[in-house]
Amino acid sequence: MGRLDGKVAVITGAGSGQGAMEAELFAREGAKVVATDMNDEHLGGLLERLGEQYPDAVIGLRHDVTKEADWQHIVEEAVGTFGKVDILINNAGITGITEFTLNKLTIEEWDKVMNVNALGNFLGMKHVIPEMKRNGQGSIVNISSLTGISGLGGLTAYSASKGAIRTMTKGAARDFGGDHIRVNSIHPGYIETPSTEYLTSNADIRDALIAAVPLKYLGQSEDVAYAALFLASDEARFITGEELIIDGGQTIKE
Ligand SMILES: NC(=O)C1=CN([C@@H]2O[C@H](COP(=O)(O)OP(=O)(O)OC[C@H]3O[C@@H](n4cnc5c(N)ncnc54)[C@H](O)[C@@H]3O)[C@@H](O)[C@H]2O)C=CC1
Ligand SMILES: CC(=O)C(C)=O
Repeated sequence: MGRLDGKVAVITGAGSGQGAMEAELFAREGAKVVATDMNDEHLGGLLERLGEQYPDAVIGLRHDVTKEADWQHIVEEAVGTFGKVDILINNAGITGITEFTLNKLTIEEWDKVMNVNALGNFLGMKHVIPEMKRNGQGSIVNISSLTGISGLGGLTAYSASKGAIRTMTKGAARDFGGDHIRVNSIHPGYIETPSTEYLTSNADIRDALIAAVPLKYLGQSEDVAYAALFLASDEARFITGEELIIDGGQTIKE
């Protein structure tokens, strides 16, 4: 028996990294998966990998999370194909230009990052929640970041967008608890995916990142995916508005 048997999950940014791992894990655990991404190549690769193994369980849809019309389409397709939406993993995100300190950050760059990360998460919740209400329950997992708690120099817009995700998660958890909709955030540290390749491909930086982690390895996509699986599943039925840090102990608190 799968941990997500009978559930329908929408996963954004599912063509790469953590989102792709979540799509695979959720399908393995019995969910029907609506995998979305704005990058056709990423999405095509995922569908090729999962199509054979889970032919009736996974569909892929092109989706820009910053576009409200796209969200309407995604929810319609999910309900049209699988009948409902139980789970939303708001995973799609971009880091943006990484070497800008705050005083050099342009409004254009700020808007780009805020739109994908913060607006994208907001629109996802806005469009999925009515369907979850109709369905009588739901679980939303918003992928924030360690930077959404502590901030990171050079990543002002990214940190701000991830902080917005952290707090909008808690607001939504308060608003929709009475509708049996749970909303939680995940805060990964450095995870080895295409988005961190600019850091992990440099041996010195890689060593320094690992040295800062008590568990002494760089996080992998499955480390986040298993946490998303737990929060998405009924195993976490009494958990809402929570922020789960997944960083190998990098920010252990006293
Ligand atoms: N890798 C890491 O160290 C960390 C990642 N995160 C967050 O985890 C999430 C996943 O990150 P990774 O797997 O590393 O990234 P990734 O770069 O491997 O994958 C992100 C996917 O999102 C898609 N995407 C980008 N903009 C989009 C848009 N507007 N609409 C739809 N899809 C879009 C991309 O095409 C890509 O397939 C992101 O939200 C990221 O900010 C948070 C903390 C650490
Ligand atoms: C790279 C990133 O998003 C971190 C460390 O939170």
